[in-house]
Amino acid sequence: MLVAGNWKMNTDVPEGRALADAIAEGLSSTAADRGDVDFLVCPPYVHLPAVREALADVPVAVGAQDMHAQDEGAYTGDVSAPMLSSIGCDAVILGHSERRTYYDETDAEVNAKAQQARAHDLVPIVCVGETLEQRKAGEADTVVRSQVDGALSDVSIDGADELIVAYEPIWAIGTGESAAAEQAQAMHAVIRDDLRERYGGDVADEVPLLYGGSMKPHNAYGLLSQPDIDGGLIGSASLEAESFLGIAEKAAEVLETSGH
Ligand SMILES: O=C[C@H](O)COP(=O)(O)O
Repeated sequence: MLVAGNWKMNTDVPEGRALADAIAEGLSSTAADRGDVDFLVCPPYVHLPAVREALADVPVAVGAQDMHAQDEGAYTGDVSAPMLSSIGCDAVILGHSERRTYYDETDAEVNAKAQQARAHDLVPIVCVGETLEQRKAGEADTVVRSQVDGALSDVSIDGADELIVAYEPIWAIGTGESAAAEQAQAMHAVIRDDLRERYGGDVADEVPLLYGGSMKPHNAYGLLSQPDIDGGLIGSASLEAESFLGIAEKAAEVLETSGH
């Protein structure tokens, strides 16, 4: 079970450091630290060294929110995989719908970045998800499958800990309206099937599939207790230590009660 926070473009560096300190403190003093729940936070680039330092003594991995597909070069404003690796980054979010929407990122670009992430020992967190129009038109499964296929073509992994996929229905992101647990589970099952075809059951069954889209402490238990939902990629609720750790508490409860 993985509880991951995507801070997006929020907090300045001192605020980000304070949030990381609060997460570290909360983890060492509450029952959220129950061993079987893994944690990851993805702050803005400029926060990464400070956040890494703040979380050095607690088991929280650190990821970036995007990266360039090339090692280096004349790409003003971009950040590369070697740069992220050099500061101890563990993972990188790729193909978030906000990047697909605002920067026209394509599946081919997400694919190039995913290959680059693997080449530099970063775990790609590949985001997929349909629009409301696509869902209403009955195209959600096809759209998501094609995003998964496009992003992961020629991306080889040796084990399930080298890839994360996040299903984030666009209509649920930042709207306060999460997908119903069964609706999210149905799509996670589609993604799992796709991964089985690609990587075989032994690996695919263990690849963490995260749900993202208005996950909060009050709806986390229902979502996380679904068999193919292995955690959350949490946006706004990850900006407060209390709600982020509140979701982790629910994840721990699911593990205790259902043996997910
Ligand atoms: O990456 C995270 C998602 O976009 C979810 O954001 P949200 O929890 O604010 O809806």
